[in-house]
Amino acid sequence: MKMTIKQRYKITFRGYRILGKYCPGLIGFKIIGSIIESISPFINIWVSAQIINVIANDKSINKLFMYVLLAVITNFIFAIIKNVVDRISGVKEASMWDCFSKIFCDKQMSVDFVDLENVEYQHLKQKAEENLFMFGNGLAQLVWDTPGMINVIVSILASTALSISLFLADSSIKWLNSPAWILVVFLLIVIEGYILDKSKKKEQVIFSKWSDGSVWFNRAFDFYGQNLDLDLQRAKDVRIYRQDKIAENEINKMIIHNMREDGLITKMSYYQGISSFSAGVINALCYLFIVLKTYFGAFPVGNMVQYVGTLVKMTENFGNLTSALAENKIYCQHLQKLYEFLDMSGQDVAEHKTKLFDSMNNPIKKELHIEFRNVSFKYPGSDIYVLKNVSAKFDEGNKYAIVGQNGSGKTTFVKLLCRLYEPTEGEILLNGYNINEFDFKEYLRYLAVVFQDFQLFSFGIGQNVAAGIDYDPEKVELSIRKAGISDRVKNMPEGLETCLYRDFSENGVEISGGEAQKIALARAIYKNAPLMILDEPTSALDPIAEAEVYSSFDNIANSLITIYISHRLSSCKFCDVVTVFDKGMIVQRGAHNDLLLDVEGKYYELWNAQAKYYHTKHKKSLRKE
Ligand SMILES: Nc1ncnc2c1ncn2[C@@H]1O[C@H](COP(=O)(O)OP(=O)(O)OP(=O)(O)O)[C@@H](O)[C@H]1O
Repeated sequence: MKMTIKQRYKITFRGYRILGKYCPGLIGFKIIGSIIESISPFINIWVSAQIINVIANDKSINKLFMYVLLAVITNFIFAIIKNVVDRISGVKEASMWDCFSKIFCDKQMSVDFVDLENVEYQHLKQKAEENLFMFGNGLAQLVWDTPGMINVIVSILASTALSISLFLADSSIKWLNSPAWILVVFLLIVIEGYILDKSKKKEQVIFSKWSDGSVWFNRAFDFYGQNLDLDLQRAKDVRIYRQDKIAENEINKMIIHNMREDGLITKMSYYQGISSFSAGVINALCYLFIVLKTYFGAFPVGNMVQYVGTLVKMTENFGNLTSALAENKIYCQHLQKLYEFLDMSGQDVAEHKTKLFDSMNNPIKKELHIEFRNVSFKYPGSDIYVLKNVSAKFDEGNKYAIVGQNGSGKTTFVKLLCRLYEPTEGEILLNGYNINEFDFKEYLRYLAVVFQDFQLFSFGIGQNVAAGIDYDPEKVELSIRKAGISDRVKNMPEGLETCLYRDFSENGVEISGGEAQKIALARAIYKNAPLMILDEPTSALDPIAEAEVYSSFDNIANSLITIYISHRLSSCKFCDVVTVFDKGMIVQRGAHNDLLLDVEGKYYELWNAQAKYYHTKHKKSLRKE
């Protein structure tokens, strides 16, 4: 893709702004270090030339001493500054990757949930992460290449200043004094730059081909080479079902793929060789010109040292300029890919959503009501309605159960209520206001949710329950007691500070599925939100723990409205209203006992199916006795 200089300028400076935000000071110190590093060789070249001239011509010991002192002092000062600056930028660079991770974390949290499942989003994210973290492309290149660019600019300016007198000084040979030599030398430098640029372009094409091919490779490697083998969550299934065979097959395919890719890397080295050769030839020609001018008396021999040094630097840096510009082109393309990812979807959920109501003008002053009004929903990229014309009201002070067969739309209903997706048709109202009109963060304060596939994190128990860095220990203890897990937590080595799982702490504890579910329940209790949604909150609990949860449910949930999803219909009896879903529609609604009266109804069918099972089991066990 062709990019204008203006676009490259904009892309590069956006990169600097991002670095300024996430890695403050890093670029500044890199630039200072680079300026010092670029200037000092020129000072040495100039001082050396002066010293040689003093020795060869006027032989003044004072002058000699002065130049030597100047060289020593400037080198000493520059070395100290460079050392300090390098140390600081080294420390900053070491934490650069963590800062980059933060960019992705911020994006992941700001993007709409619906986009997380979007294939294009996932692809862009994968590509952007790989480019940055595996190849160091884009932002990392910007960090690494900025000193080079500064070095090129400073060196070209300095070498122009030091070499201008080479063309002005006259030798005894006329044709050597022609101003045309400025043009010749300049042309040689341009030719070298051209060859370098062309080779870089070829390299770039090969690199893009290699990098495109490696997206799939890296993704597959990540899964088969790392996750499948090492992920403890999967380890049981991998062993029992011998999924390592599939992994082995895929890894073999990847090895073949990788060998093919090796050829491309060799091709890249070939182009690097061409550019090094051309630089060698051009340097030799410049040497010849300077030696001839010195030999025919244009200037003292000390100046020859200066011109040789500066012209070599000039050609080198013109070469570097084209390669720095070529590099800039490459990392601008990578940066653009990063920006495509960063600019995808809303920059900030809270910003993106309409926000008529925030904490200042919150309209929920009185009783809480929630209403689904003619809500229909299709998942993005799907043509199938998983919810069809769903209408239901939920009033303060009541407990609601939602039941239905697998795939009938219960969890989808919860996801819509949590604003993870927006209804395709219809609306969801909170006290008469569309929930989308609330500031997202403000809206989240109303909800405490335990998802069917809840996740806990490898932090301390206290932080897990409070879902925050700081927590109120008493409130956490009360929550875990209500959730029936306090005895287990008391026995943990560091109490509430005990880390869950062993990812980050050797003293971390592994907990059972049921214990994890209780901690997830405690997290919802701790939040103390007006609306509590529990999606299969007791599916992993033993019968006694489950009975405890139900018997003390009023005590557990302080919420104004509780919505509770379960497949165990006997556990719905304590709810005031049961809503029955079937194939994405609400087919029945009412109190448990009333619903059972309708023998043709779905609820009766579901209830009977479970009751019959228990009944038969019970009879069989009695018979055995
Ligand atoms: N992210 C998704 N993308 C596309 N379709 C989805 C997605 N999540 C769920 N579905 C589909 O939506 C339908 C309803 O799923 P949902 O999880 O809401 O059902 P459920 O009643 O909660 O089921 P269960 O009792 O098994 O938990 C299912 O057919 C499912 O395949």
